[in-house]
Amino acid sequence: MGGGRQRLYSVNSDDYKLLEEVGYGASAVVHRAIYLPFNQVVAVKCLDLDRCNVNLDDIRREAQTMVLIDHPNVIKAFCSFVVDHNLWVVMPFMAEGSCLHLMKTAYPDGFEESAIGSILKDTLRALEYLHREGHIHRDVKAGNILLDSNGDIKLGDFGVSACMFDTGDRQRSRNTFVGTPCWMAPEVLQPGTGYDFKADIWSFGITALELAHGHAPFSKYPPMKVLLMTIQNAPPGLDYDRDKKFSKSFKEMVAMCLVKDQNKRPTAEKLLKHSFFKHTKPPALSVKKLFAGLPPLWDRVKALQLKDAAQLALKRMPSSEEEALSQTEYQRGVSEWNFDLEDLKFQASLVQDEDDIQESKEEDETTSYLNNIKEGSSSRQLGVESLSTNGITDSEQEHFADFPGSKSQEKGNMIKSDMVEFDRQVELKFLARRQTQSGPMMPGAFVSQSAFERARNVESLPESKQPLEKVQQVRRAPSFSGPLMLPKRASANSLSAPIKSSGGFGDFSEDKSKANLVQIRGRFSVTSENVDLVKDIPSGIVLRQSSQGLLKKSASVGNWIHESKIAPTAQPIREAGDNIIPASLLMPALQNLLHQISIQQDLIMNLLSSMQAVEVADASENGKLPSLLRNLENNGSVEAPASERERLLLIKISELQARMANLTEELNAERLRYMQLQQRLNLEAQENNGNSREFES
Ligand SMILES: Nc1ncnc2c1ncn2[C@@H]1O[C@H](COP(=O)(O)OP(=O)(O)OP(=O)(O)O)[C@@H](O)[C@H]1O
Repeated sequence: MGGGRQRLYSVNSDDYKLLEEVGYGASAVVHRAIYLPFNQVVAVKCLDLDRCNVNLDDIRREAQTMVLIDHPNVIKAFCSFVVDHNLWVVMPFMAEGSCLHLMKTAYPDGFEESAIGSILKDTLRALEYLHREGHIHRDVKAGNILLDSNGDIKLGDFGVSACMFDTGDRQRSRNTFVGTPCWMAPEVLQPGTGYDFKADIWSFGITALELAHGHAPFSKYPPMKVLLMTIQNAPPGLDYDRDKKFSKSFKEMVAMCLVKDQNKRPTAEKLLKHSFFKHTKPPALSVKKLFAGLPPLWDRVKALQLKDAAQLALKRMPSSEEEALSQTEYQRGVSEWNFDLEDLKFQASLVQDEDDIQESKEEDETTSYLNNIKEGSSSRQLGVESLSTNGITDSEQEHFADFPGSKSQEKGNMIKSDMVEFDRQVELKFLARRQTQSGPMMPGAFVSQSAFERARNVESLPESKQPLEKVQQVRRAPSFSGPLMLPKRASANSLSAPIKSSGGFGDFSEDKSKANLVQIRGRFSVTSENVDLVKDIPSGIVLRQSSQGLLKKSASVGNWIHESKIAPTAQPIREAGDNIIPASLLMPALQNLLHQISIQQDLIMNLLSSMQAVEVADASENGKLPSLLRNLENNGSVEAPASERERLLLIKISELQARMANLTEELNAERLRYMQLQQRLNLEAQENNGNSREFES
């Protein structure tokens, strides 16, 4: 197919007969075509220049780069030329299309390891060549790894590649967000610092996971969330049960690529020497068999298009055309961050709405970071040089990942005052935007949320999103007593953050994050207002043991019981037993007692449900079943918990359940006592009345 290397191809479109569509991207459609003078099958990529955000010079340069390519594992361009508003790039036709298409058609859960090994090895060879030649590919993903019918593997799509040796404007493009969100390296998302060819190694690692699972990590999330998760989360890997089938050397190789510190990532050259690639089979043996029996590429592509269209129709999109575009783009991966700035902001705010309501704003480095991005994304292509002068360093980035499972436990206060101020302003702007609800919800070329998600998010806005000031007030509520420890969560995703416990609440999980805890000191008095407030607090809330509680506490109430308000009424209860206090004084005290007990009950219920929410969030993020909830629902028929954390949660929940049962018992006992006292008081009152009448008479 690629035998035209020495030949000259004409730049006259009439010499090409476009046949079936065999692929489509964010800005291009690829056709199988015949180059008439040679009667040769080629591929013609028709790039819609109106839909590209890059300037013509850049495109021309990319096309020239492709023409100069000379490596068996990199797609070269035979020639390129402009036809109307399109740039045509003529390339060798890769008859089996991309790995992504193949997975979508026949391997939704990914390929077997031997095929993955061959595909990755040739891709790595391509990267090694490109890096040696001074290029960063910047869009390594399964959708850009092309397969030929003999099993040949080539890395394609230079639509966004950058030249490492370029200077000036071109060099600046390396400080620009380019790539596909799920595959983008953390440093590419990090303001100010720029990146180098190691970004391709990260994308390569993500591609390995994509080939192993059938999709890239975080691919179900909207781009803004992907961005945050890439920065905050521990790097993804082959760590789940479903990955048991993969070899240790494969897992190790992937882990080497997905290191957040780009300096610690190996070069392509070094990676090629990894043991995983030592015994890979030739693609003709491991890859060719993957397409045995499949219909021709164009039929598969058509079927996929129909499937996408059917799915979209089912979802009943409000604006089907726009949605069709965005959904398809998101599912298959998009090469340029060309979405609307306002959408980006809005999506970012939604991400927080959903998951981070409990975050302590002033401690929230994520939001500051996010707002750096918001600030910088004033150009369509999110030039990082304009993002912020407050570049986030590697160590700070590692700090983001500071939650269980994270490789770094580095601590530090990274919030800078100007960022906080900016944070606030952006937040207020968002709130204003939300209130006015002006403009379309998700316009622009790139919208990743489904209509359902949108509706849900929009519906949840008024309740879920508290104004910043209110949240801050809540966090600083002076009525809390004792060290009230809120986990300083980096984000939605860190719902699994360790929960610092104190007092009678017991140790909840391993304490890895002392510096991540906010301590709020002051007196703790439960009022109905506080109960509402407690609802806002994540499951990590720990109420301090009352050291001088005047109310006699039982073990079950123990550390939960609080002081105020009860104090003046507690003494009379005891005295009432000695028939000293009149009923009129005793009644309010008893009523108060009842009220307090039911508040405590509510409190426990709130904590239970927030713990359950944590479990659900964790489960959905980890792709695991929410077994904790399942166990609870099964009324104690507990299956073996999947992790230490889950085991601890189960123990904690059973403890809470036991406490609640005790509390309920106690409440009933108090009720009984109250009624007995009431009867006694009534009797005494009657006796007193009788006595006084006798006395009077
Ligand atoms: N030479 C080729 N032979 C056969 N199919 C091809 C060829 N080049 C591209 N394709 C198919 O077309 C699809 C889109 O091509 P390409 O990735 O170049 O477009 P794009 O607009 O740059 O996409 P994106 O920007 O989303 O990566 C590929 O995923 C692949 O399936």
